[in-house]
This record gives sequence, structure tokens and C-alpha cells, in this order.
Amino acid sequence: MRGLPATGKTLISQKVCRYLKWLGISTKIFNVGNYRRKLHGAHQLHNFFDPANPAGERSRREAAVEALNDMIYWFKKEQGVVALYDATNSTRSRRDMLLAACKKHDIQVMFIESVCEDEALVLHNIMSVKLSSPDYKDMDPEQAVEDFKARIVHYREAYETITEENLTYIKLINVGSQVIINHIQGYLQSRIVYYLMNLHIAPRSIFFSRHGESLYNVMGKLGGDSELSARGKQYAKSLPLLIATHLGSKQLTVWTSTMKRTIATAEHLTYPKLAWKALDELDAGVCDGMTYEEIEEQYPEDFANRDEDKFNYRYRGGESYRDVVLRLEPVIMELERQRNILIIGHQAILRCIYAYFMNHSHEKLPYIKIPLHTVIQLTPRAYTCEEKRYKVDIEAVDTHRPKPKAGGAKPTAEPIVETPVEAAVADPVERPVTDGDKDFGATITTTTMSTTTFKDSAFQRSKGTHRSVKAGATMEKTKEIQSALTEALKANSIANPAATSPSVNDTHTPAVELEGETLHAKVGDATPASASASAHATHKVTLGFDAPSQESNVGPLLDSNLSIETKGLHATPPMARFKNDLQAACLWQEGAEYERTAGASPRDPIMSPGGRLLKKDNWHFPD
Ligand SMILES: O=P(O)(O)OC[C@H]1O[C@@](CO)(OP(=O)(O)O)[C@@H](O)[C@@H]1O
Repeated sequence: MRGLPATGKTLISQKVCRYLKWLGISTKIFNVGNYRRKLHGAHQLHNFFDPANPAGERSRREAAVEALNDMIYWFKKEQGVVALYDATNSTRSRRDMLLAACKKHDIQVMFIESVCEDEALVLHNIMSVKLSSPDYKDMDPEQAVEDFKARIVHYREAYETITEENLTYIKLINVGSQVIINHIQGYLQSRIVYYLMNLHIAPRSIFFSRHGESLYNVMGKLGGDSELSARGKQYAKSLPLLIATHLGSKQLTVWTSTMKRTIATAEHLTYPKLAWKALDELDAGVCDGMTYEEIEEQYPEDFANRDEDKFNYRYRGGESYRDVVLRLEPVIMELERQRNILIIGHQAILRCIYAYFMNHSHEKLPYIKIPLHTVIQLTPRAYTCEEKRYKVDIEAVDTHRPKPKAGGAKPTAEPIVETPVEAAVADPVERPVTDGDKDFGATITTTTMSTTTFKDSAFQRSKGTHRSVKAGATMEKTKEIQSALTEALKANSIANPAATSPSVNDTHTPAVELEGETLHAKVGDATPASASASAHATHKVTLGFDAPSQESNVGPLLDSNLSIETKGLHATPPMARFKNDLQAACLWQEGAEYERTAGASPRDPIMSPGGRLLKKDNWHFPD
């Protein structure tokens, strides 16, 4: 970070950190102010920061060096991916020190400079965050403001803005009203730039509500696309008054998913509406339309795996919470850009979005309580979000399944994350449907979002560090299997010189295809080969990747030609959801084995019990 005191550096650091961690990228803030307070005590008055005060200068440099050392240690020893070095870094000499240390340890540096010429904004920042800092604890507020202003003057005397053309930087002028970017390279840097360009500090609230109770909720079934129950419809009618009570006359846009239950819940709201495909509920794949009990009975191993690591567990033919986070990334970007928004969504979806704003870990995220018939209002404050919950007095089933206790015991009644209801709203009031309301059905538009594909090498590495131990073990096992397979395929290739070549679309496309009973694979540098397998046998399906190009440098975690076998994994079969998504392949976990039914037409669509079309159309899962 770079910038004079009270220009929003800490706020920016915290937001970037929260965003990257939510995406699963190992990120940490190193705040030099905290090191200074620890080494030299809080309560330092403005002359400590005077560039003409050599003792102060030495002490401040000492704090900067300590923070820098810790940061480098974190990169090296804890496999950190993005560190936010939060300090003014206002002089060229401090910048040079930082650059030299990072270069020595092969760390790329991107400067984020915040320039704020708006005096009123700086004063607001001093009042809202600086006065509550330990630096001014027990000091008269007026005196504290004066002291802080004098501190800014000292920094301004020595301030040297970045002008070096060879440095990577983004300058945010007056909270992004002007943005200058220089030498931005790679996926992560451009993602951060895009994120920063979307931020604003205008006051606003984000409201969340699940759809009204659905018929499937009443039956305890997951997913599907069912209608609202009678109580759910009643909740939909109560929403306009509830929202108006807490929003007043401010403008609002309503976002729904493309599923019937969220669209029906928004029916009586007279604000502009938008239906996002990206907001559709977590896809439970073959379990879509089942109850938890049915899943436990029919897929006991999967059921246990999900309880063990709910964030990473991916339903057969469906999604994991991790997949959903990635799919929601464009929604988060848009939310940051927008003002007042009401999202009418689903349990899993709202957990992911709520976790982003409230900074919850991936472990806690899938257990966050988002009850039916409750509106949650989040209002961003200086470094946090203020939360209010309004529970509507219309009964609804409880769909929250808490994390089971270790040792296979039944779920505890205690959720991991539960926010108390802070405010309740009066009884819902029915309002007659007006002509204006009816028109809104037609104004709903559908935006189809595609899954984000990550290509940045640092990101790939960070995903690797988040693989569970099990997944790591799988990678090891995979290498063994790969070499055995290589041998088998080579032998087959010699025995069968007419073997056909697999189709390879790009460098990250799995170079293995199943055709009828034949597995085509490209292994190593060997000529593409094919291997036959006998009918009715359980097939081991192997994914192969072309060697990553030099530039993409996916690092040591993904060897070229690494294959991943689905036996022992419960991931989506290859070439289904993430055809070109290398990182998704790294996240597969262990689970049950797939079987392929010989003779089933590869083109026969397979529907989930809840009526969702399963995407891997040539696969059959054991009953
Ligand atoms: O991840 P878990 O806790 O199973 O919750 C997700 C489930 O919540 C449900 C309800 O059980 O969401 P919703 O009714 O909000 O669409 C299911 O559709 C979905 O599969």
C-alpha cells in the first residue's frame, strides 16, 4: 500500500484481503502501524512522525523492517500467496527498501496508492477510524484530530508519489473517481485492479432473503425447482412492507435466481428486478430432489464425505461450495459496484455471499444460519458490516442441518455460526396486487454467467495449498497410477498401431476421451494411444493434461502430463463441468467409484430425482 495517513489504505487492504481469502487465496495483511505500536508503544504524538526527527525516523524504519521480515517469512514458510503490506511507504527510499527485499526473495510487488484530495473525506476518515485507534485512546477527540492532522503534514513534507514507469502500480484518486494503472501483469493483479475499480464508499445496504418456504422445503427435499408453499406465498406478500420499512424511499434493485421459488418471492416487490443464473442454488447433482435421509441411504459414503469437508465436497454430477464461490465471483464484483440491493436467493448461495461480507472462513461457511422467512440487512461500516435480522412471523420449516459431532454422532443442535435476530418486524400485512406489480414479471431479464476459469500461476498454487490432505494423497497416488497407465498404453499402442488420436482443444483440455468401451489417452510425449477395456467392467478414467506452457508455469503441484483418476474420487467425471478448468481437477476429493454402464447411450440424458439434467450424459451412478 502507499498513501498519506487517513486515505483509506487499511480499508482497501482489508477489503482486498477478504475478497482473496473468500476466493481461497492465502492472503494476509502486515500493518506496519501495529508493529510500531508493539515496538515503540501507542500514544506517539505527531513529532514522532516528523521526517526531521532522526530518532522517530529510525523507530519507524525498525517497525517497517520487522513487518517486512514477517511478511517474507510468511511467504516462504507458510506458502502465502498475497501479502498486503499496509503502510504509507511514502518515500522513494522506503519503496526501494521494499522492492530490494522482495526482489531478493522473488516476490512480485504491486503498489496500490490511495490519493485523497478531498479534505472532508480525510476528516471523516480521521473521525470514524483514527480516533478509535490505540494511538489516541483516552485523548480529547479535538486534540486527537489536531494531532492527526499535524501527522499528515509531516508525511506530506516527505511524500514522493510513484512515477517510475517500470513499477507495477494502481493509483486510486479520490476513492476511485480517477484510476491510473501501470504495468499490471497476470491474472491475480488484473483481478485485484478490477476489484479495486469497483469499490465505492457511498452509504448503502445489502438485503438478503431466502425465497419463501417451498414445497420441496416442506418435504425436506434438496434443490429442485418447486413452487412456494402457502406459507411461502404469504411471506412473498409480506416482503414489500418489510423492505420499505427498513429502506425508506431509497432506490433498490432486486436480484433473484432463475428458479421459480425466488422469482415468485419477488413477485410483489415493485423495484427493478434482475434474475441471475449465477444465483441458482448449489447443484446437488444426482442428489437433487432427495432428502438428507435418502442421500444417507443411497450414497452413504458421499454423505459421510460431505459431513467431513462440506466446503470442498462436490455432489456427484453437481457442485461443491467451493465451486459456488467461484461462480458467485462476478456477483460479488457487481455487488461492490452497486448501491442498495435485495438478493432473494437460496440457502447455499446466501451463505457464500454472507461469508464474503462477514469474513467467515471456508470451514464455517456451509453451516451459516440463513433461516427461511427472515431478511438480513448488512450495512458496510468503516472496517466491518453492521448486521440486522428481521424475522417475519410466518412459520416455516428449518432446513439447517448442523455439522455432526466427530465420531459419526448425529448433528448437534448448535450451528457453527449463528447470528441472533436483532430486530423483528411487525406482522406481515397483505397488500392488494397492483397493475404495476403485474408488469414486473415482464421486466425480469436473465443473465447467464459462466464459470470463471483461473489461469494465473499464483492462483493455481494457492488452490494447491488448500487441497485437503486427502486430495494431496490422491495426487501422489495418481502419479503412481499414471506411470502404470503409461506403460499399459504404450504396450497397447504397439499392439494396436491403428489407435486413433484424441481431440485436443487447447493446452488445458484433458487429452483423454472415452468412446464406447475405448479409452483414448495422450500420455507423456508418446504418440496418442488407445486402450480397450472389456464390456461391463468398471472403468478407471484418467485425465491427462498437455504440458503447461512455459508462461503459464503452474508450478510444482501440477507436473506436466499428470493424470487424475476418478477411482477413489467422487468428482464430476472428466469433460463434464470444468472441461478447461485445470484448477478444478486439483480439488477433487476421495469418494466412491464411478461405474459406467456398458450399452447406455452416451447421449441419453440423465435426470436427477429433482428434475435437473445431469451434465455428464454418458454416466450412470450406482443405485
Ligand atoms: O448445503 P446444505 O446445507 O445441504 O443446504 C443447501 C440446500 O438448501 C436448500 C434447502 O434445503 O436450499 P433452498 O431451499 O434455499 O433452495 C436446498 O435446495 C439446497 O440443496
